[in-house]
Amino acid sequence: MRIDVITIFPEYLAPLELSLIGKARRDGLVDLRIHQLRDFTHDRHRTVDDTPLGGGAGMVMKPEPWAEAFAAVLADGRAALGEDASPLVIFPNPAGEPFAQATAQDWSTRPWLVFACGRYEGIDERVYEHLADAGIEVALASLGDYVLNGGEVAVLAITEAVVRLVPGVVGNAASLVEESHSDGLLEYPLYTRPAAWTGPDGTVREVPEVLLSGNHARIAAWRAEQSLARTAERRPDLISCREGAQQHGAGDAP
Ligand SMILES: OB(O)c1ccc2cc[nH]c2c1
Repeated sequence: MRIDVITIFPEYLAPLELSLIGKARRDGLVDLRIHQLRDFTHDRHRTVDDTPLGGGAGMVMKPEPWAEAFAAVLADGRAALGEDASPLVIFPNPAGEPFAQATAQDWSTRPWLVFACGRYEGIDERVYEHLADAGIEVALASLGDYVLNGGEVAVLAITEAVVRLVPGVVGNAASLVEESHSDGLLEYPLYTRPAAWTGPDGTVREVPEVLLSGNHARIAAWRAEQSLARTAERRPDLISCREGAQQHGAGDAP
């Protein structure tokens, strides 16, 4: 998988050199490249923004640097992946589609992702139009109903959620199967040794007996029950989504 990130704050993406994502890059599972948007300007101040036409607070990102940056990134990517290669261009944006595990699953199968990090009040609308008119697939993604100061933090989160699903990145692929949201539900409660823990306050807390039974069928049933109960309590919306999908045969032909 190739990932390009266009930003005015490359240093914000430094955490992508660490841990599993960093190892995936070193192992050649992910080719991740960061591009400084200001490198695609031509004035002394390397200007990427201007005042909003029609008035209003703040500044808007100019279309010219973005168009030049996309042209360079697309050319570089096609030189590496083939002239027919075409990326999914993702704009983190509070007005975007909610990013969810199903989205991460989908995007983890794509050969090429390009992230465009907005700043200020946002990016000139004509940049989105320019990409769409060029036949480039564009997605606007939101982490949730709150606003950050730019797209970089969202790119860190989305990249981690996506890249960890790329085969070979996580050592034990089985650990991806029973985690929250992998089956549309929240994960069951986890326990490890000691089976009886005496806390700092002197309270002894024991692990549920079923987990020490060695009866794998009972353990699986308990975990399924706990997962459903925890989801119903904390995220009832996920239950109704799941029931809707099951009623309509999720995955069947439309
Ligand atoms: O909350 B966000 O994901 C986000 C994304 C991009 C921009 C650009 C300016 N503010 C932003 C916020």
